[in-house]
Amino acid sequence: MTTCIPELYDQLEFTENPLYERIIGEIIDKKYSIIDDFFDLEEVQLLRSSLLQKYEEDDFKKAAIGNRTNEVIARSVRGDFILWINEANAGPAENVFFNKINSLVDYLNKTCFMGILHKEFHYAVYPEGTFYKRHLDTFQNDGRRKLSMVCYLNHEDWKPENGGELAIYLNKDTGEEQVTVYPYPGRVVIFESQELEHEVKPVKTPRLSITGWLKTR
Ligand SMILES: O=C(O)CCC(=O)C(=O)O
Ligand SMILES: [Fe+2]
Repeated sequence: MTTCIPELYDQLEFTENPLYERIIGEIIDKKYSIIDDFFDLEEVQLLRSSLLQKYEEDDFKKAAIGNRTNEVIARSVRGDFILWINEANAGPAENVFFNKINSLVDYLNKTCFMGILHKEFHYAVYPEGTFYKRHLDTFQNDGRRKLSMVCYLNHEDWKPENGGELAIYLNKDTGEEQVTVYPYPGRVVIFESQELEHEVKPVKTPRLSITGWLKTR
């Protein structure tokens, strides 16, 4: 990730945002950041209702991996259903979502010169018994993906026993370390797409989220 140049703050109309600063610092230090309550409960409920409505309307598609692989292989790698979200014709819930994301993206661009020009997000539902095997998000031949973001929309009483935790693998010099991220509602995890392999462990209770990527040109 590009280094930040705080001296230039003065030259840009700029107010420092402690939360965003923490996120940037963590991504620079450890390549990932976990933010609890990035979305408040009301926002989570709004997004979850919108997701469920679209899911019931059957708009979701079985997620594919890489270039058209056959169904059976695809299902042995990932079992989620996804629906891409188009910002241009977003509904009220998705507007709330993109307002928050855009505020962070603007800040990243102003402070870190990350040059995020594109973003893509999809809703995801992992039904019971599904998972997403260990992977790197750039395996889809998209080197423009710089930061991966996952926003969890599960119910307030989500418990670790429900499964579906995200495991992020860190290659420390001393050997591999694993970070476990439970998909609590309102929590967002951001990590370097080209650097960190990760995996969604088998889900025991349907698991809801929005996943996306911040991309350079
Ligand atoms: O849902 C998650 O926690 C991660 C999803 C993921 O790795 C992906 O969609 O590429
Ligand atoms: Fe991923």
